[in-house]
Amino acid sequence: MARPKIALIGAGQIGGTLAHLAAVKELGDVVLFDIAEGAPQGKALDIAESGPSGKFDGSFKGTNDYADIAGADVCIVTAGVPRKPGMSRDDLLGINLKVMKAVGEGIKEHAPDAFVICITNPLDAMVWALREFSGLPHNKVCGMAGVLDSARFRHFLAEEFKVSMRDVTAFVLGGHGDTMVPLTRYSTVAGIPLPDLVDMGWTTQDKLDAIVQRTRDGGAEIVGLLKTGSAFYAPATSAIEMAESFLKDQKRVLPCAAHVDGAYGLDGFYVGVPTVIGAGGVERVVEIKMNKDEQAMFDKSVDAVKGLVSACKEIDPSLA
Ligand SMILES: NC(=O)c1ccc[n+]([C@@H]2O[C@H](COP(=O)([O-])OP(=O)(O)OC[C@H]3O[C@@H](n4cnc5c(N)ncnc54)[C@H](O)[C@@H]3O)[C@@H](O)[C@H]2O)c1
Ligand SMILES: O=C(O)C[C@H](O)C(=O)O
Repeated sequence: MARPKIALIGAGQIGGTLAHLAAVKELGDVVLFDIAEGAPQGKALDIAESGPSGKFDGSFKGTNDYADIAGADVCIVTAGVPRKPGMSRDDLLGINLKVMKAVGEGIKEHAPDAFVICITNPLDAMVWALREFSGLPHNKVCGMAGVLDSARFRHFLAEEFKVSMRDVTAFVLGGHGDTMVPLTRYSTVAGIPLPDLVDMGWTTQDKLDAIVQRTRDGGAEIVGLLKTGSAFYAPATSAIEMAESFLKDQKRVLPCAAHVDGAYGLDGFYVGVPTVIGAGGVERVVEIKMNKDEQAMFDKSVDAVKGLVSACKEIDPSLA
């Protein structure tokens, strides 16, 4: 049976890391596309040359021609610009919207059957725009953010509790911005919800609140340290988790920016929610019960994303 084809649109920091992870995990043949000449070709060749020592096989091609993504099973989109210290993700909207138009049209023409995972920021508005420009079915286009934000939350919690990260679960929902919603009641250590762990004396409410805020600021913390770009190891690992669930029909329950139509009182809108990802793409949106405070935080986050989508429509009237 032929190996799956994985097209990576954008061969920068995340694109290169995605290619390496896909190679090491032998998820399929990789095509790295970028408008920059030489970068995708150089990274693809470098990864191919690591195969003998890394003990993996596969085909790795770098390209500046969309025709090379033809027939891709998965497209992961990182094309665009990352933020610098002092900027918010939302400051990238105008420049990255133009990139989404070019990428959406490229995918529409050459890989219309692919499962598309958008990573470019500001994430929720960009995945919405990418879906509009590509015209692909909504269940085949989603965004990566919740897996990353939840992984950050899990890491901070594991450090606080001095337990394995594997035994910590977490759900961070809403938009991938300052208003994201880390849900403490739905986050656990070995099945024990965080509020119970506070009652058990494992931590204090103040410490938990600080961890929630550090999670919300997780992207900015890395930007402040790197100074020249944003996080790429954890974002790439998160998107690969989603791609693997699709390619292997694992039906993982993962938070991602999905098209929500009916659930959560939303009427056809992209925002971070728990989903089931399998061979059908986003196969299900999982609607969890929220209490009044959680709902208020989620609504605020949805409103922030709505503002960004309106800004996209103003910049590009073809989206209105
Ligand atoms: N969703 C998330 O959780 C998350 C996490 C980290 C980063 N990001 C976002 O991902 C994006 C990429 O981050 P990065 O660190 O890989 O940036 P990067 O600058 O290293 O790479 C971006 C690449 O996109 C390419 N590019 C620009 N315009 C293009 C076009 N029209 N077509 C194809 N390629 C094009 C550039 O040449 C560059 O190689 C940024 O917008 C960043 O904010 C999102
Ligand atoms: O923070 C950023 O700008 C990149 C990304 O959204 C992240 O959360 O790491």
